[in-house]
Amino acid sequence: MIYTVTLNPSIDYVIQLPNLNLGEVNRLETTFKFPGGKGINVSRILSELAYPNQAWGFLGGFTGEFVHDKLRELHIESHFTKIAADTRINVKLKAEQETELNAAGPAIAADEKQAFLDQFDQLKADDMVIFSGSVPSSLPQTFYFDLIQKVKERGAEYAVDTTGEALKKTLPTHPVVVKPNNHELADLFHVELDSLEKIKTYGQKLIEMGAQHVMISMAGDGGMLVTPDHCYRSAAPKGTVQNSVGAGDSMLAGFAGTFDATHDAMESFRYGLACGSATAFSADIATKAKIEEVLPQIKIEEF
Ligand SMILES: Nc1ncnc2c1ncn2[C@@H]1O[C@H](COP(=O)(O)OP(=O)(O)OP(=O)(O)O)[C@@H](O)[C@H]1O
Ligand SMILES: O=P(O)(O)OC[C@@]1(O)O[C@H](CO)[C@@H](O)[C@@H]1O
Repeated sequence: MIYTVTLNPSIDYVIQLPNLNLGEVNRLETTFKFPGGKGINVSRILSELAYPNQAWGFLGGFTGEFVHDKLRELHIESHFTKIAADTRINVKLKAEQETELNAAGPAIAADEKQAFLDQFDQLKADDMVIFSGSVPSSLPQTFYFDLIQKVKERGAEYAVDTTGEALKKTLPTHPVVVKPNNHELADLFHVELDSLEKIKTYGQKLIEMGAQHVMISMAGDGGMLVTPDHCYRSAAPKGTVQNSVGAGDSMLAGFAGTFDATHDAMESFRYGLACGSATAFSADIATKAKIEEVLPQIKIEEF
């Protein structure tokens, strides 16, 4: 079984308007509300691809109810720890440019945190846990590290999609895959990554620091997979981009689901790329049909 962990889920409130006029009343043409948070997006793709999975994390208040109900409508199995505070609302503004306003997240009480930690005792050695997204500000930023110790005690595998120091701290624990985007990779080392060669070099540094696979997403420029022995590279397929929110989560889901089933890194990368682009070419998270449409266009080469 694959478990996705979203410590900080959200309602993604998507606003579309041709131009944003700051300091004025802007009338909105189109709005959408989606259940959001990186692990939840991963679960949505895993479910599309029929990989058994369960979504974990914290949900609370009227916003938490919304996310819970939407996941039920989407037939996504979930077991969230109920909290007293409201789950956050993240605003995704699509005007001349895409702007994201992500809230810090609700307060998590000590007993809520403990109830969540206790859930990890049920993990088995053949499980995989996918940790994705930010840590709510009321929890220690080392929280993923604490959770990883619990996963390791149970002998299960895990993937990590987070940034900065939280990501660095998890590397020596040997996550099966980490998925920074090229900007996050550059920020991690305080460098500018203006060539594929440099991206490969810094991907290899994450391998040296302990990751088993490093999948670097590069939006419209495709992606790269670095392993201890290989580096694979693919350009992105062409298509009409509708939405880049969740493309990275979709990519991680495609990789992790396939890897859990096959342990074939290159095939997992192929599915990851297809899922990422399929979401970029959809208004919401991609459907199985869209992923299958994109898959034949993915061309991977050794780099
Ligand atoms: N404009 C695009 N055209 C084609 N493919 C895309 C496009 N944007 C994203 N993708 C695919 O999806 C993958 C993940 O996208 P991206 O690099 O934007 O992830 P991210 O920064 O983690 O995004 P997010 O945090 O919004 O999920 C890319 O590596 C690429 O394969
Ligand atoms: O604030 P975080 O946890 O880093 O990211 C949260 C988020 O931006 O990530 C998803 C897209 O990847 C959205 O559904 C959600 O709003």
